[in-house]
Amino acid sequence: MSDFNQINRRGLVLVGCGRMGGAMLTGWLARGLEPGAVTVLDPRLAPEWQDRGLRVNAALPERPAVLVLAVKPQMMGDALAAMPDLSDTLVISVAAGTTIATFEAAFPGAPIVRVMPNTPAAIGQGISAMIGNGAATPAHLDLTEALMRAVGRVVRLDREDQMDAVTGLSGSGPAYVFHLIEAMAAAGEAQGLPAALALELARVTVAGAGALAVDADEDPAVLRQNVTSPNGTTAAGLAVLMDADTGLPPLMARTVAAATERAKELGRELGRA
Ligand SMILES: NC(=O)c1ccc[n+]([C@@H]2O[C@H](COP(=O)([O-])OP(=O)(O)OC[C@H]3O[C@@H](n4cnc5c(N)ncnc54)[C@H](O)[C@@H]3O)[C@@H](O)[C@H]2O)c1
Ligand code: PRO
Repeated sequence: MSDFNQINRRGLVLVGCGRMGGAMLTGWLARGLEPGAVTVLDPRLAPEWQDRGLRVNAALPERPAVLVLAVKPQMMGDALAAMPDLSDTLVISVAAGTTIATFEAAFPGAPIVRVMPNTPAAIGQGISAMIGNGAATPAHLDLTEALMRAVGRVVRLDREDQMDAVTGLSGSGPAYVFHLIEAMAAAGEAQGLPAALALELARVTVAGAGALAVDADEDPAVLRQNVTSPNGTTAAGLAVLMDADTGLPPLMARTVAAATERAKELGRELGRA
């Protein structure tokens, strides 16, 4: 893939190859990034990444095209302290809460792009939101987008402060959906279904409805109405779920608000560290 030509020439450094770093690396290698062009720095690298032709915990190339930071926000200080001067390298961070200003202090003058992906990236079905700093050119943004497209869709933000709400919605959102599956399965069990059957019904219903919501031309509200017969079973269920005071809307509003607030707090805590 031509997008990766300059990376294959100059190299990519991945700092942190856990769940998210590993998901991205899987996508990049599948899209034509050469293993020998990748330097992975991770003191606890999973065995699956050994013997894959990657440069593991090796010296950094002199002028890598891209540095991707995928350590936990709390480990970012240590990771940044170990980095050499990389002013000519595109720096991409996927860490929650860690602001562009933090990376600008570590890499003065460097192009920096902050990205928030999510875990369906592990199967190429993530969604990433991205925003660059003043030094990030359209070419840097396009290269970041090409890298993140390897693990799903990409949207661009207008302002960095939108990143906190993105983290609260799509970054954390897969966990909300997993819990929806758990809650639906438990509710089916409470109505007399065997546990395994209830879980299978809940899991595939959520997956199928999600796929339909992405593929269909109609809004989710229309898809919902299509399932709902007047005075039928779905209407009876939705009357509970959509209650303005006790239903899902106020609960989801509080859920996303709490996660967004935590993202803001993380930014403040890490900014002070
Ligand atoms: N998992 C998610 O849902 C998700 C979603 C969006 C963004 N993120 C962000 O991705 C980042 C990584 O999260 P994760 O879930 O992959 O965590 P993880 O714990 O699975 O992976 C982090 C990796 O970093 C390594 N590491 C720790 N200190 C290091 C250091 N100093 N140098 C190099 N490597 C080091 C660890 O050994 C580990 O393999 C976080 O900043 C998180 O905010 C995660
Ligand atoms: N997981 C990370 C967290 O829980 C960031 C988004 C999803 O902090």
